[in-house]
Order: sequence, then C-alpha cells, then structure tokens
Amino acid sequence: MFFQITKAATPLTGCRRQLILRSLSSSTNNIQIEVDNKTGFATVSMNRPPVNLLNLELINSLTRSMKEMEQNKSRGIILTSTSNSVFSGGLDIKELYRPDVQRLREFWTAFQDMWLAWYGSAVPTAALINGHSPAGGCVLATCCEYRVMLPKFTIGLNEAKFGLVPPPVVRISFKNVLPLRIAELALCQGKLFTSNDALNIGLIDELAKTKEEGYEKCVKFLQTFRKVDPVARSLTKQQFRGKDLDDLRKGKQKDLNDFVEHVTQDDIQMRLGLYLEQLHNRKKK
Ligand SMILES: CCCCC/C=C\C/C=C\C=C\CC(=O)SCCNC(=O)CCNC(=O)[C@H](O)C(C)(C)COP(=O)(O)OP(=O)(O)OC[C@H]1O[C@@H](n2cnc3c(N)ncnc32)[C@H](O)[C@@H]1OP(=O)(O)O
Repeated sequence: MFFQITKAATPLTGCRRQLILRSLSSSTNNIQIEVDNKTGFATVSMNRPPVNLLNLELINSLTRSMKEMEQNKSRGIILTSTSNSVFSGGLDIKELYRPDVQRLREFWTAFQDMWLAWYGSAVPTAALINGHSPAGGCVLATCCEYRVMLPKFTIGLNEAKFGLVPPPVVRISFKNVLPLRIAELALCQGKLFTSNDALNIGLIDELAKTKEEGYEKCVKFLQTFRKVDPVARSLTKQQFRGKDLDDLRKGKQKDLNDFVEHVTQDDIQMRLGLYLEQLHNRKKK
C-alpha cells in the first residue's frame, strides 16, 4: 500500500506539526494515520462514520495499517477514532445477518487476522478510547497494551445480552486485562462498564478529561519504552501473549467453522435481526 505524506497541524495536538499519512489504496479512506514529528509515534484513527462499525473493509485496513507500521519500524501506535462519541460500535452486525457465507468466512478470517496483528504487535500500542466501545470495540482496545478513556462512555463485551456467545478471539484479550472472576462475570452478564467503573476494575488504565489530555497520557505511556531495547521489549511481550496467539493460529480453521456454524443458525439469525431492528428503532421511542 502507498501513502501520501503531507505536513499539517493536527486537531489532536493543536499546533504540533505532524505528518499526515493517508491511505491511498483504500477507496473508503476508513483509516487516518498521523505520525508525530517529535516523538515518531503514529496515531491511527478509525474513520467510518457514523459509529466506526467493523465491516470487512475497516478490519482489513486496521490489519494493513499495523503491518505497515511494523515494517516502517514505528516506535509506538495510538489507536483512536475520528468520532466525538464512539471509539467503535463493534462488529457491523449487517455482516452477520442473512450473510453470503463466502463473505462471512472472509469477514471472520479478516477479524482473526486483525486480532493476531494487533494483539501480537511488535510495536507498543495504546488505545485512546474517545467514545463508546462495546464488543468488537472493546476487543480492539484490549488488544492494545494501555487504555486511556474519556468520561461518560461505556466499554465491555455485551454479546450475551443479545444472545450471542462471544467466540474465543473476542474473549482472550479481555481476559488478559482483567482478573478471571471479573472477566467471567462481566461476560456472562453482557455488562457494559461506564468509564469510571472500567477504571475501578482495571479494564482501562487512566481517565482523561479531553482527547488532547488522553493523547498526552498515551504518549507518556509509550515513552516509558524509550530506553528499552525494542527487540527485547517485543520478545518479552510475545512471551506473555505467545500462547494465546499460537492457540488461535493453530485453531484458526476450527474457530472459523464454529463461528460460521453458530452465526448461520436460524435462532441466532432471528436474534441478530431483532437486535438490528432494536438498534434502528432505539431513537424513535
Ligand atoms: C463457539 C462458537 C462461538 C461462535 C460465536 C458466534 C457469534 C458471536 C459473534 C459475534 C461477536 C460479536 C462482537 C460484536 O462486536 S457484535 C456488535 C455489538 N455492538 C453493539 O452492541 C453496539 C450497538 N450500538 C450501540 O450501542 C450504539 O449504536 C453506539 C453506542 C455504538 C452509538 O450510539 P449512537 O447513538 O451514536 O449511534 P446510533 O444511532 O445508535 O447508531 C448509528 C447507526 O448505526 C447502527 N448500528 C449501531 N451499532 C450497530 C452494529 N453493531 N451493527 C450494525 N448497525 C449498527 C444503528 O442502527 C444506526 O443505524 P440507523 O438505524 O440510523 O440506520
């Protein structure tokens, strides 16, 4: 993939000059990448209005972005969104409802690859959660090594609430962040935590009042690795996450088959249809 590089002031950091890298190969422009001149850290912003739903194209863009930043020896990545109220609304349920099975398989394989890329990234990562972050949004945030969240939003894995069993790839990074008992209860309850509660249980690391403050906190975290050898850092991270990554790599085909079998069941299709309708009608009441 090719990038067009321009210099510009960024809305994130006021007048600090940054390199704006815009993906040219993506016709949808669903990701924006900015590299800070001073720190060398990249900010990856999901940009799929209105609520950054993870469809096949956005998922593929996230995977490609990570691979390219690794190749470019990026020193740190901050994942955020261009929205003022949503980090990511999670999987685009339209991908799951009445699916073309071939595309559904491609979709889930892409999600597995995105998870492998972000959870296993060689580059240090921080999530700047500047809005709601349910389900797939929470998966992305927990793939990162550090989370800073703005107040009065929600985050968590709510699949059980609408009758879905979160697949292993959805659970693992959540389990990596939380004590097992809290993770189990929260998943069984399909619980979404407020920013404050997420801080109290350790699902996020810090709160920030504004996006700018959150950005500075993410930068501060990434700078803690400044004096650490990047290879040693990355191999140490792999030692912690390697088993989870290997389990998915080895079980990818089974995970895919289980997912497709589960999602295409009549009962699950009915639940997905009802949930879509509920989301669509939410504001009319
Ligand atoms: C052993 C084998 C196991 C196999 C397991 C198999 C299956 C499990 C599968 C899946 C796992 C899934 C993980 C997921 O990520 S599922 C997605 C979960 N996401 C949600 O529940 C979020 C729902 N959305 C919201 O709560 C709000 O939209 C949000 C807080 C994000 C934003 O609110 P806001 O008021 O700003 O915006 P809205 O007006 O509500 O939404 C705008 C627009 O988007 C539509 N929409 C919202 N979310 C989704 C979605 N996830 N999918 C599809 N469409 C969505 C919403 O309906 C609006 O559209 P319209 O009505 O204006 O047309």
